[in-house]
Amino acid sequence: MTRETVIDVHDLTVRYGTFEAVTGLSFEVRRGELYALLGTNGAGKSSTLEVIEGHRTASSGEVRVFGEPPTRRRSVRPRTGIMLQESGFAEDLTVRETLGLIGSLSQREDRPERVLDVVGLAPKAATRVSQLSGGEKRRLDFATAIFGSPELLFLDEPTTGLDIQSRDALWETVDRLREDGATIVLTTHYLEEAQQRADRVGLMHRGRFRMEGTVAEITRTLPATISFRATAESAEIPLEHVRRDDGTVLVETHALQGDLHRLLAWADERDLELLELEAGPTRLDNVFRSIAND
Ligand SMILES: Nc1ncnc2c1ncn2[C@@H]1O[C@H](COP(=O)(O)OP(=O)(O)OP(=O)(O)O)[C@@H](O)[C@H]1O
Repeated sequence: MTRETVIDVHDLTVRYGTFEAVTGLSFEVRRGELYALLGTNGAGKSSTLEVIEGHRTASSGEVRVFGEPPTRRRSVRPRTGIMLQESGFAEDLTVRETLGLIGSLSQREDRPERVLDVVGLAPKAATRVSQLSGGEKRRLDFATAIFGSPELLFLDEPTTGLDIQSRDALWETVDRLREDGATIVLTTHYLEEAQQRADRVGLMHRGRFRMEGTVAEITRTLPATISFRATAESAEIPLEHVRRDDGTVLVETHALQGDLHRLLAWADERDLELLELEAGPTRLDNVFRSIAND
């Protein structure tokens, strides 16, 4: 059974004057998915998201969110949480006041204390926004987005400026929302995060998708890699497509399991230990580099 479509983008074009920032983009996001919209700088991600979020009208094409035009804010807004790259909070409001204000605008029910606790800002509830650090402001951004546990959450570069603990905490909260069925749209330049977490990925470059699919489908377009620290013997390994790079042996292969098996058998016969051995599909950032260079 196909899950319900939450976001449906069909043949979307966004123009600024004569410049086409997004050209004929089509994709769907289904209930419960984490969809990562990735791309090079200026690829058109923000322009696309602004249309889906109802902040910009499409030059042409059709966009539906929960089956409605996103500009129909009264029905779409209460079901949608948005964490923008730059929020522009009023500097003289306190953290609690900001959350209360944004919470009431979102028309979702929640307790500010609960949300501040979730994002670790409870001790700063009475602090003015102007006195927060960059990372704390990002956490307040996140708090406003998850206020009332929305069904659909947009996360635009959510972990930029966050320390590792805050990142882990943010993803834990997102995972909990997903367990309750929330749908997530993520944009990030941290491709590792997308690789780990996205169900599907759209890779944009110059206004179009260059690839779209699951992480496995996308990373399969490039060979997998085996790498280990070079030794005198490694010149003789029985594999093709071997490169040496800065003391590391790098093997590119479309038959990862078989080649890995052969390599390990070869090392066993010689009683060699392959130090720093790593094997796996290529990383999303390599696919990204390959599309960004054309
Ligand atoms: N208001 C605007 N007027 C004119 N051109 C714009 C406007 N907003 C964006 N653009 C242009 O449209 C293109 C796409 O911009 P957009 O912000 O959607 O890209 P992006 O993928 O979000 O980029 P980044 O990763 O750098 O944030 C860019 O070339 C940008 O210069």
